[in-house]
Amino acid sequence: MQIMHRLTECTAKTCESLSHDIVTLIHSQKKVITSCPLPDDNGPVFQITLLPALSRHPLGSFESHRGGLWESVRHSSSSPKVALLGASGGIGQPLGLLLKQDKLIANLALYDVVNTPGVAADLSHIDTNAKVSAYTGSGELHAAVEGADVVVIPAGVPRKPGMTRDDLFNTNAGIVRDLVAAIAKASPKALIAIITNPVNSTVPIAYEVLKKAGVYDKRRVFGVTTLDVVRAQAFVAELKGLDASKTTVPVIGGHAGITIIPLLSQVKPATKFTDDEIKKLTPRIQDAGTEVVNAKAGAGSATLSMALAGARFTNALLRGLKGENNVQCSYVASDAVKGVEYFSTPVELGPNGVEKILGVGKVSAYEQQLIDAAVSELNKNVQKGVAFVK
Ligand SMILES: NC(=O)C1=CN([C@@H]2O[C@H](COP(=O)(O)OP(=O)(O)OC[C@H]3O[C@@H](n4cnc5c(N)ncnc54)[C@H](O)[C@@H]3O)[C@@H](O)[C@H]2O)C=CC1
Ligand SMILES: O=C([O-])CC(=O)C(=O)O
Repeated sequence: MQIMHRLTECTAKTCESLSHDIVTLIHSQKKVITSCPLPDDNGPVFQITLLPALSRHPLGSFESHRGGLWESVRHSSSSPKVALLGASGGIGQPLGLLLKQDKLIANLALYDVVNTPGVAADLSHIDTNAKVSAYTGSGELHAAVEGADVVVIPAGVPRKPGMTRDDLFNTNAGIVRDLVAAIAKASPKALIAIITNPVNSTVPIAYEVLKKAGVYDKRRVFGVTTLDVVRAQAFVAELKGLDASKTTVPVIGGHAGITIIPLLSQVKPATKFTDDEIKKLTPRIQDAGTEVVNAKAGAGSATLSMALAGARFTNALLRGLKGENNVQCSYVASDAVKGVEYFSTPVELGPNGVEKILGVGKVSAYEQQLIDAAVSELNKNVQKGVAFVK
Protein backbone atom coordinates (compact mmCIF):
# COMPACT_ATOMS: atom_id res chain seq x y z
CA MET A 1 0.00 0.00 0.00
CA GLN A 2 1.28 3.46 -0.79
CA ILE A 3 0.46 6.51 1.22
CA MET A 4 0.70 10.19 0.43
CA HIS A 5 2.02 11.89 3.50
CA ARG A 6 0.56 15.37 3.54
CA LEU A 7 1.43 17.79 6.29
CA THR A 8 -0.79 20.79 5.81
CA GLU A 9 -0.78 21.65 9.49
CA CYS A 10 2.93 21.58 10.10
CA THR A 11 5.74 23.98 9.54
CA ALA A 12 8.40 22.88 7.07
CA LYS A 13 10.66 22.09 10.02
CA THR A 14 8.28 19.78 11.90
CA CYS A 15 7.28 18.34 8.55
CA GLU A 16 10.86 17.38 7.80
CA SER A 17 11.32 15.78 11.18
CA LEU A 18 8.05 13.89 11.00
CA SER A 19 8.93 12.62 7.57
CA HIS A 20 12.24 11.50 8.99
CA ASP A 21 10.40 9.67 11.78
CA ILE A 22 8.25 7.79 9.34
CA VAL A 23 11.15 6.86 7.12
CA THR A 24 13.17 5.73 10.14
CA LEU A 25 10.23 3.76 11.39
CA ILE A 26 9.76 2.05 8.08
CA HIS A 27 13.49 1.41 7.72
CA SER A 28 13.54 -0.12 11.17
CA GLN A 29 10.92 -2.57 9.97
CA LYS A 30 12.81 -3.05 6.67
CA LYS A 31 9.72 -2.16 4.72
CA VAL A 32 10.60 1.08 3.00
CA ILE A 33 10.42 0.95 -0.75
CA THR A 34 10.41 4.58 -1.67
CA SER A 35 10.33 7.96 0.03
CA CYS A 36 10.49 11.06 -2.08
CA PRO A 37 9.45 14.66 -1.48
CA LEU A 38 6.94 15.90 -4.05
CA PRO A 39 5.93 19.50 -4.68
CA ASP A 40 2.39 20.33 -3.63
CA ASP A 41 0.36 23.49 -3.24
CA ASN A 42 -0.66 22.52 0.29
CA GLY A 43 2.87 22.16 1.60
CA PRO A 44 5.52 19.47 1.38
CA VAL A 45 4.26 16.01 0.51
CA PHE A 46 6.13 12.76 0.88
CA GLN A 47 5.33 9.66 -1.07
CA ILE A 48 6.08 6.58 0.97
CA THR A 49 5.38 2.97 0.32
CA LEU A 50 3.95 1.53 3.46
CA LEU A 51 2.83 -1.93 4.44
CA PRO A 52 -0.55 -2.46 6.12
CA ALA A 53 1.04 -3.31 9.47
CA LEU A 54 2.11 0.30 9.78
CA SER A 55 -1.16 1.87 8.81
CA ARG A 56 -2.27 2.26 12.42
CA HIS A 57 0.96 3.62 13.81
CA PRO A 58 0.40 6.36 16.43
CA LEU A 59 2.36 8.89 14.38
CA GLY A 60 -0.95 9.99 13.03
CA SER A 61 -4.41 9.01 11.98
CA PHE A 62 -4.65 7.75 8.42
CA GLU A 63 -7.45 8.87 6.17
CA SER A 64 -8.59 7.38 2.92
CA HIS A 65 -7.69 9.57 -0.01
CA ARG A 66 -7.90 9.12 -3.78
CA GLY A 67 -9.87 5.89 -3.83
CA GLY A 68 -7.85 4.21 -1.13
CA LEU A 69 -4.63 4.17 -3.11
CA TRP A 70 -3.33 7.29 -1.44
CA GLU A 71 -3.79 8.12 2.17
CA SER A 72 -2.87 11.17 4.15
CA VAL A 73 -1.40 11.11 7.62
CA ARG A 74 -1.68 14.01 9.98
CA HIS A 75 0.92 15.08 12.49
CA SER A 76 0.03 13.69 15.90
CA SER A 77 -0.47 17.25 17.20
CA SER A 78 -3.64 17.47 15.13
CA SER A 79 -5.12 14.95 17.59
CA PRO A 80 -2.94 15.60 20.60
CA LYS A 81 -2.45 13.16 23.42
CA VAL A 82 -1.70 14.39 26.92
CA ALA A 83 -0.55 11.92 29.59
CA LEU A 84 -1.08 12.92 33.21
CA LEU A 85 1.16 11.02 35.65
CA GLY A 86 -0.07 11.19 39.24
CA ALA A 87 -3.63 11.55 38.00
CA SER A 88 -5.37 10.29 41.15
CA GLY A 89 -3.76 12.81 43.49
CA GLY A 90 -4.74 16.13 45.01
CA ILE A 91 -3.49 17.98 41.93
CA GLY A 92 -4.05 15.15 39.46
CA GLN A 93 -7.82 14.96 39.87
CA PRO A 94 -8.73 18.62 39.41
CA LEU A 95 -6.05 18.95 36.74
CA GLY A 96 -7.61 16.00 34.91
CA LEU A 97 -10.98 17.76 35.19
CA LEU A 98 -9.57 20.91 33.59
CA LEU A 99 -7.67 19.02 30.89
CA LYS A 100 -10.83 17.08 29.99
CA GLN A 101 -12.32 20.48 29.11
CA ASP A 102 -9.37 21.59 26.97
CA LYS A 103 -10.53 21.58 23.36
CA LEU A 104 -6.96 21.04 22.14
CA ILE A 105 -6.75 17.60 23.74
CA ALA A 106 -8.02 14.58 21.82
CA ASN A 107 -6.70 11.88 24.17
CA LEU A 108 -6.17 12.19 27.89
CA ALA A 109 -4.24 9.29 29.42
CA LEU A 110 -4.45 9.09 33.21
CA TYR A 111 -1.67 7.23 35.00
CA ASP A 112 -1.11 6.63 38.70
CA VAL A 113 -0.06 3.81 40.97
CA VAL A 114 -3.59 3.69 42.47
CA ASN A 115 -7.24 4.57 41.76
CA THR A 116 -6.95 5.56 38.12
CA PRO A 117 -9.93 3.53 36.81
CA GLY A 118 -12.32 5.40 39.10
CA VAL A 119 -10.98 8.82 38.20
CA ALA A 120 -11.10 7.93 34.51
CA ALA A 121 -14.64 6.54 34.69
CA ASP A 122 -15.78 9.72 36.42
CA LEU A 123 -14.08 12.08 33.96
CA SER A 124 -15.18 10.05 30.93
CA HIS A 125 -18.83 10.93 31.68
CA ILE A 126 -18.16 14.62 30.98
CA ASP A 127 -19.55 15.66 27.61
CA THR A 128 -16.36 17.05 26.12
CA ASN A 129 -14.41 15.45 23.27
CA ALA A 130 -11.17 14.34 24.92
CA LYS A 131 -11.09 10.54 25.17
CA VAL A 132 -10.07 9.44 28.65
CA SER A 133 -8.09 6.27 29.35
CA ALA A 134 -6.74 4.79 32.59
CA TYR A 135 -3.41 3.15 33.35
CA THR A 136 -2.39 1.80 36.73
CA GLY A 137 1.01 0.73 38.00
CA SER A 138 4.40 0.58 36.35
CA GLY A 139 3.36 -2.28 34.03
CA GLU A 140 1.01 0.14 32.26
CA LEU A 141 3.25 3.21 32.28
CA HIS A 142 4.72 2.61 28.81
CA ALA A 143 1.26 2.43 27.24
CA ALA A 144 0.15 5.53 29.15
CA VAL A 145 2.89 7.74 27.75
CA GLU A 146 3.35 6.12 24.33
CA GLY A 147 2.68 8.61 21.54
CA ALA A 148 2.04 11.47 23.99
CA ASP A 149 2.62 15.01 22.73
CA VAL A 150 2.73 16.37 26.28
CA VAL A 151 3.35 14.54 29.56
CA VAL A 152 2.40 16.38 32.75
CA ILE A 153 3.85 15.08 36.02
CA PRO A 154 2.29 15.89 39.40
CA ALA A 155 3.24 12.45 40.83
CA GLY A 156 4.87 12.47 44.24
CA VAL A 157 4.39 13.47 47.85
CA PRO A 158 3.44 17.00 48.96
CA ARG A 159 4.75 18.98 51.94
CA LYS A 160 3.42 19.05 55.47
CA PRO A 161 3.85 22.07 57.78
CA GLY A 162 7.47 22.58 58.82
CA MET A 163 8.92 20.94 55.69
CA THR A 164 10.81 22.61 52.85
CA ARG A 165 10.29 21.51 49.26
CA ASP A 166 13.80 20.08 49.38
CA ASP A 167 12.64 17.75 52.16
CA LEU A 168 10.58 15.98 49.46
CA PHE A 169 13.70 15.16 47.44
CA ASN A 170 14.31 11.69 48.93
CA THR A 171 10.89 10.42 47.88
CA ASN A 172 10.16 12.41 44.75
CA ALA A 173 13.54 12.31 43.00
CA GLY A 174 13.23 8.56 42.37
CA ILE A 175 9.62 8.90 41.22
CA VAL A 176 10.50 11.54 38.63
CA ARG A 177 13.59 9.63 37.50
CA ASP A 178 11.61 6.46 36.84
CA LEU A 179 8.73 8.23 35.10
CA VAL A 180 11.06 10.16 32.82
CA ALA A 181 13.03 6.98 32.02
CA ALA A 182 9.78 5.48 30.73
CA ILE A 183 9.00 8.63 28.71
CA ALA A 184 12.50 8.46 27.19
CA LYS A 185 11.63 5.03 25.82
CA ALA A 186 7.97 5.41 24.89
CA SER A 187 7.63 9.04 23.79
CA PRO A 188 11.09 10.60 23.56
CA LYS A 189 9.77 13.64 21.71
CA ALA A 190 7.05 14.51 24.18
CA LEU A 191 7.15 17.83 25.97
CA ILE A 192 7.51 17.08 29.69
CA ALA A 193 5.97 19.45 32.23
CA ILE A 194 7.16 18.74 35.76
CA ILE A 195 5.07 19.84 38.71
CA THR A 196 6.60 17.46 41.27
CA ASN A 197 8.69 19.20 43.95
CA PRO A 198 11.40 20.11 44.49
CA VAL A 199 11.06 21.49 40.94
CA ASN A 200 14.50 23.15 41.20
CA SER A 201 15.98 19.63 41.37
CA THR A 202 13.43 17.42 39.59
CA VAL A 203 13.89 19.30 36.30
CA PRO A 204 17.68 18.68 36.24
CA ILE A 205 16.92 15.05 37.16
CA ALA A 206 14.68 14.76 34.12
CA TYR A 207 17.34 16.26 31.84
CA GLU A 208 20.00 13.88 33.16
CA VAL A 209 17.75 10.86 32.64
CA LEU A 210 17.02 11.92 29.05
CA LYS A 211 20.74 12.50 28.46
CA LYS A 212 21.56 9.03 29.73
CA ALA A 213 18.93 7.58 27.42
CA GLY A 214 20.38 9.51 24.47
CA VAL A 215 17.21 11.49 23.79
CA TYR A 216 18.15 14.76 25.45
CA ASP A 217 16.57 17.86 23.97
CA LYS A 218 16.79 20.87 26.23
CA ARG A 219 13.79 22.48 24.56
CA ARG A 220 11.40 19.81 25.81
CA VAL A 221 11.57 19.74 29.61
CA PHE A 222 9.75 22.34 31.72
CA GLY A 223 9.49 23.03 35.42
CA VAL A 224 5.96 24.32 35.96
CA THR A 225 6.27 27.64 37.80
CA THR A 226 2.97 28.99 36.53
CA LEU A 227 1.46 28.92 40.02
CA ASP A 228 3.95 31.57 41.13
CA VAL A 229 2.79 33.76 38.23
CA VAL A 230 -0.89 33.08 39.01
CA ARG A 231 -0.36 34.03 42.65
CA ALA A 232 1.66 37.13 41.85
CA GLN A 233 -1.08 38.26 39.48
CA ALA A 234 -3.79 37.59 42.08
CA PHE A 235 -1.95 39.46 44.84
CA VAL A 236 -0.97 42.45 42.68
CA ALA A 237 -4.48 42.79 41.25
CA GLU A 238 -5.97 42.63 44.75
CA LEU A 239 -3.56 45.20 46.16
CA LYS A 240 -3.91 47.65 43.29
CA GLY A 241 -7.58 47.12 42.44
CA LEU A 242 -6.76 45.82 38.94
CA ASP A 243 -8.64 43.30 36.81
CA ALA A 244 -6.74 40.10 37.70
CA SER A 245 -7.48 38.57 34.30
CA LYS A 246 -5.66 41.44 32.59
CA THR A 247 -2.73 41.73 35.00
CA THR A 248 0.57 40.09 34.08
CA VAL A 249 3.52 39.61 36.43
CA PRO A 250 6.61 37.70 35.32
CA VAL A 251 8.09 35.50 38.06
CA ILE A 252 11.61 34.25 37.42
CA GLY A 253 14.31 32.15 39.09
CA GLY A 254 13.14 28.85 40.53
CA HIS A 255 10.29 27.40 42.55
CA ALA A 256 11.28 27.49 46.22
CA GLY A 257 11.65 30.30 48.78
CA ILE A 258 14.19 32.92 47.82
CA THR A 259 14.60 31.48 44.32
CA ILE A 260 11.07 32.71 43.48
CA ILE A 261 11.54 36.24 42.12
CA PRO A 262 8.49 38.30 41.14
CA LEU A 263 9.42 41.14 38.80
CA LEU A 264 7.14 43.84 40.12
CA SER A 265 8.99 46.38 37.97
CA GLN A 266 7.58 44.60 34.90
CA VAL A 267 3.91 44.38 35.91
CA LYS A 268 1.44 45.07 33.13
CA PRO A 269 -0.49 47.33 33.05
CA ALA A 270 2.43 49.47 34.28
CA THR A 271 1.95 49.83 38.03
CA LYS A 272 3.90 51.77 40.64
CA PHE A 273 4.73 50.19 44.00
CA THR A 274 6.18 51.87 47.08
CA ASP A 275 9.33 50.29 48.56
CA ASP A 276 7.21 49.14 51.46
CA GLU A 277 4.72 47.42 49.13
CA ILE A 278 7.55 45.68 47.26
CA LYS A 279 9.12 44.48 50.49
CA LYS A 280 5.83 43.00 51.68
CA LEU A 281 4.55 41.60 48.38
CA THR A 282 7.80 39.87 47.36
CA PRO A 283 8.03 37.54 50.40
CA ARG A 284 4.26 36.95 50.28
CA ILE A 285 4.64 35.58 46.74
CA GLN A 286 7.78 33.62 47.71
CA ASP A 287 6.05 32.04 50.71
CA ALA A 288 2.58 31.57 49.21
CA GLY A 289 3.06 27.79 48.92
CA THR A 290 3.90 27.62 52.63
CA GLU A 291 0.85 29.77 53.40
CA VAL A 292 -1.32 27.04 51.82
CA VAL A 293 0.63 24.18 53.45
CA ASN A 294 0.09 25.77 56.87
CA ALA A 295 -3.58 26.52 56.22
CA LYS A 296 -4.15 22.89 55.15
CA ALA A 297 -2.49 21.86 58.41
CA GLY A 298 -1.11 18.50 57.33
CA ALA A 299 -3.60 17.73 54.55
CA GLY A 300 -1.17 18.60 51.76
CA SER A 301 -0.25 21.65 49.72
CA ALA A 302 -1.85 23.72 46.97
CA THR A 303 -3.93 21.52 44.68
CA LEU A 304 -6.76 23.60 43.19
CA SER A 305 -4.75 26.66 42.24
CA MET A 306 -1.99 24.32 41.02
CA ALA A 307 -4.46 22.42 38.88
CA LEU A 308 -5.50 25.68 37.23
CA ALA A 309 -1.86 26.68 36.74
CA GLY A 310 -1.01 23.23 35.33
CA ALA A 311 -3.94 23.31 32.91
CA ARG A 312 -2.99 26.80 31.76
CA PHE A 313 0.60 25.76 31.14
CA THR A 314 -0.40 22.54 29.34
CA ASN A 315 -2.70 24.53 27.07
CA ALA A 316 0.17 26.93 26.32
CA LEU A 317 2.42 24.00 25.35
CA LEU A 318 -0.29 22.58 23.08
CA ARG A 319 -0.86 25.95 21.42
CA GLY A 320 2.88 26.16 20.86
CA LEU A 321 2.92 22.70 19.26
CA LYS A 322 0.22 23.89 16.87
CA GLY A 323 2.40 26.80 15.84
CA GLU A 324 0.59 29.36 17.99
CA ASN A 325 3.75 30.61 19.64
CA ASN A 326 3.18 32.16 23.04
CA VAL A 327 5.18 33.32 26.04
CA GLN A 328 5.16 31.72 29.50
CA CYS A 329 7.50 31.73 32.47
CA SER A 330 9.05 28.31 33.02
CA TYR A 331 12.07 26.78 34.75
CA VAL A 332 14.19 25.33 31.94
CA ALA A 333 17.80 24.71 30.93
CA SER A 334 18.84 28.26 30.30
CA ASP A 335 21.74 30.61 29.78
CA ALA A 336 19.66 33.61 30.81
CA VAL A 337 21.63 34.21 34.01
CA LYS A 338 25.38 33.70 34.36
CA GLY A 339 26.58 31.03 36.75
CA VAL A 340 23.53 28.79 36.76
CA GLU A 341 22.29 26.28 34.20
CA TYR A 342 18.58 26.28 34.98
CA PHE A 343 16.47 29.37 35.43
CA SER A 344 12.90 30.41 34.95
CA THR A 345 12.31 33.41 32.71
CA PRO A 346 9.69 34.17 30.10
CA VAL A 347 10.25 31.72 27.24
CA GLU A 348 8.64 31.57 23.82
CA LEU A 349 6.83 28.26 23.31
CA GLY A 350 6.39 26.83 19.84
CA PRO A 351 6.37 23.61 17.81
CA ASN A 352 9.63 22.38 19.36
CA GLY A 353 8.87 23.37 22.94
CA VAL A 354 11.17 26.21 23.97
CA GLU A 355 11.74 28.26 20.82
CA LYS A 356 13.47 31.16 22.51
CA ILE A 357 14.59 32.12 26.00
CA LEU A 358 13.54 35.71 26.42
CA GLY A 359 15.69 36.44 29.46
CA VAL A 360 15.07 38.50 32.59
CA GLY A 361 14.63 41.85 30.82
CA LYS A 362 15.23 45.15 32.61
CA VAL A 363 15.14 44.65 36.38
CA SER A 364 15.33 47.00 39.37
CA ALA A 365 18.35 47.07 41.71
CA TYR A 366 16.27 45.22 44.33
CA GLU A 367 15.31 42.51 41.83
CA GLN A 368 18.95 42.15 40.74
CA GLN A 369 19.88 41.52 44.40
CA LEU A 370 17.20 38.80 44.54
CA ILE A 371 18.59 37.22 41.36
CA ASP A 372 22.13 37.25 42.77
CA ALA A 373 20.94 35.65 46.00
CA ALA A 374 18.98 32.97 44.14
CA VAL A 375 21.88 31.78 41.98
CA SER A 376 23.86 29.96 44.69
CA GLU A 377 20.72 28.38 46.15
CA LEU A 378 19.63 27.21 42.69
CA ASN A 379 23.06 25.78 41.98
CA LYS A 380 22.84 23.64 45.11
CA ASN A 381 19.42 22.35 44.06
CA VAL A 382 20.62 21.65 40.51
CA GLN A 383 23.78 19.85 41.65
CA LYS A 384 21.75 17.68 44.00
CA GLY A 385 19.50 16.59 41.12
CA VAL A 386 22.38 15.95 38.74
CA ALA A 387 24.32 13.96 41.35
CA PHE A 388 21.25 11.83 42.06
CA VAL A 389 21.11 10.57 38.48
CA LYS A 390 24.86 10.21 38.03
N1 LIG B 1 5.16 23.08 40.88
C1 LIG B 1 4.30 23.59 41.72
O1 LIG B 1 4.01 24.78 41.66
C2 LIG B 1 3.61 22.74 42.71
C3 LIG B 1 4.05 21.47 42.97
N2 LIG B 1 3.42 20.65 43.85
C4 LIG B 1 3.93 19.30 44.02
O2 LIG B 1 3.13 18.38 43.29
C5 LIG B 1 3.29 17.07 43.84
C6 LIG B 1 1.94 16.38 43.99
O3 LIG B 1 1.15 17.05 44.93
P1 LIG B 1 -0.32 16.49 45.30
O4 LIG B 1 -1.06 16.14 44.09
O5 LIG B 1 -0.90 17.45 46.25
O6 LIG B 1 0.07 15.15 46.08
P2 LIG B 1 -0.87 13.87 46.33
O7 LIG B 1 -0.17 13.01 47.34
O8 LIG B 1 -2.25 14.30 46.63
O9 LIG B 1 -0.88 13.14 44.94
C7 LIG B 1 0.26 12.56 44.38
C8 LIG B 1 -0.17 11.41 43.50
O10 LIG B 1 1.02 10.87 42.95
C9 LIG B 1 0.82 9.46 42.93
N3 LIG B 1 2.09 8.78 42.82
C10 LIG B 1 3.00 8.49 43.76
N4 LIG B 1 4.03 7.81 43.22
C11 LIG B 1 3.76 7.67 41.90
C12 LIG B 1 4.43 7.06 40.83
N5 LIG B 1 5.60 6.45 41.00
N6 LIG B 1 3.86 7.12 39.63
C13 LIG B 1 2.68 7.74 39.44
N7 LIG B 1 2.00 8.33 40.42
C14 LIG B 1 2.53 8.29 41.64
C15 LIG B 1 0.07 9.14 44.20
O11 LIG B 1 -0.55 7.87 44.13
C16 LIG B 1 -0.91 10.29 44.25
O12 LIG B 1 -2.09 9.97 43.59
C17 LIG B 1 4.04 17.27 45.15
O13 LIG B 1 5.39 16.94 44.96
C18 LIG B 1 3.90 18.76 45.42
O14 LIG B 1 4.94 19.27 46.21
C19 LIG B 1 2.33 21.08 44.52
C20 LIG B 1 1.84 22.34 44.32
C21 LIG B 1 2.46 23.28 43.45
O1 LIG C 1 4.41 24.72 48.65
C1 LIG C 1 4.40 23.54 48.25
O2 LIG C 1 4.93 22.60 48.82
C2 LIG C 1 3.69 23.27 46.97
C3 LIG C 1 4.15 24.26 46.00
O3 LIG C 1 5.16 24.13 45.37
C4 LIG C 1 3.41 25.52 45.92
O4 LIG C 1 2.27 25.61 46.40
O5 LIG C 1 3.97 26.48 45.38
